[in-house]
Amino acid sequence: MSSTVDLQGSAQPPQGEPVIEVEDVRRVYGRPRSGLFGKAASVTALDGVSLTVHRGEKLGIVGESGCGKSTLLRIVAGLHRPTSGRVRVEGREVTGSDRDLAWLRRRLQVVFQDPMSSLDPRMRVGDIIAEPLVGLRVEGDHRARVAELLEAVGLDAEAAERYPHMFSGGQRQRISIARALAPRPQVLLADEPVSALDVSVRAQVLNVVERLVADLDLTLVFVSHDLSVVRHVCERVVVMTRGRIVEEGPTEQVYTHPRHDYTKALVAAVPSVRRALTEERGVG
Ligand SMILES: Nc1ncnc2c1ncn2[C@@H]1O[C@H](COP(=O)(O)OP(=O)(O)OP(=O)(O)O)[C@@H](O)[C@H]1O
Repeated sequence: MSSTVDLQGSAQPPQGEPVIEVEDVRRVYGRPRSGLFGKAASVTALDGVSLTVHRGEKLGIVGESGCGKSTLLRIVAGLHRPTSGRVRVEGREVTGSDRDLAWLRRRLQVVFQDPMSSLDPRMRVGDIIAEPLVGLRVEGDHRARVAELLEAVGLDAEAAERYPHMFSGGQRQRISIARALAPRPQVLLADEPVSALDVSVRAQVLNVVERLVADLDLTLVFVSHDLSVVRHVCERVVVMTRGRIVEEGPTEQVYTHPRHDYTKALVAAVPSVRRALTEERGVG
């Protein structure tokens, strides 16, 4: 899917060249046998997913838990291999080889849901943020870069000397964002980046993401089960269920005029989104 379709059916190709191209990707996970004579079950997490993300786009991926959102993101990031199908980033195939991953990490970084488990508790924050710079052998003054990144995410420079457990959940996610941005990627993948946070700090962290994506002109892919968060951040959305994309388009259009029954149910199930749409657009 390389273009969006509006309500009247006229194609509106997103601006910018393709940065991520996902082509008919399937991913089947094996499950161990249940008992000695039980059958080995398998789960089809992705069942023929195709998707193009264009330079500078902010794309949301929504769907219920287990629909395959994280698997798709991890395959794009080279962390999982597809069972079949292909992924290209800036025209180069993501193969999972060490050489390709080093190339990919300079261009594309991931922020995960749980900042506690993704930050090494034994490392100082400054070393955590500098880790990708060291790993990718990025030249330059790493200390200065760390200070710049801490400021960019709204943390004091002294944070570099402290450890992750000394920070709140929201601050830890700011640290994760700083680390992801350290090697100056052009693409940021975010997997439920605020879902593990207290409601009171979600908006602040989302604002940090939005501001940095705008300032640095990043391409953003934002996975969330929370439709209102995606509405806030992303101009285009794809809707997934059971390992497939069933609908895509500009976020406002998909939310106000969902075409697929699954999207209709998804939108109807979120009172805050339904209320906002009703008030703003007179859509019931
Ligand atoms: N490592 C794994 N081994 C076996 N099955 C897996 C594995 N990872 C995911 N799955 C299964 O694949 C399906 C898709 O999972 P995935 O995590 O991609 O969905 P999701 O939409 O991101 O859900 P959630 O938001 O709950 O993480 C689910 O049925 C899940 O149980």
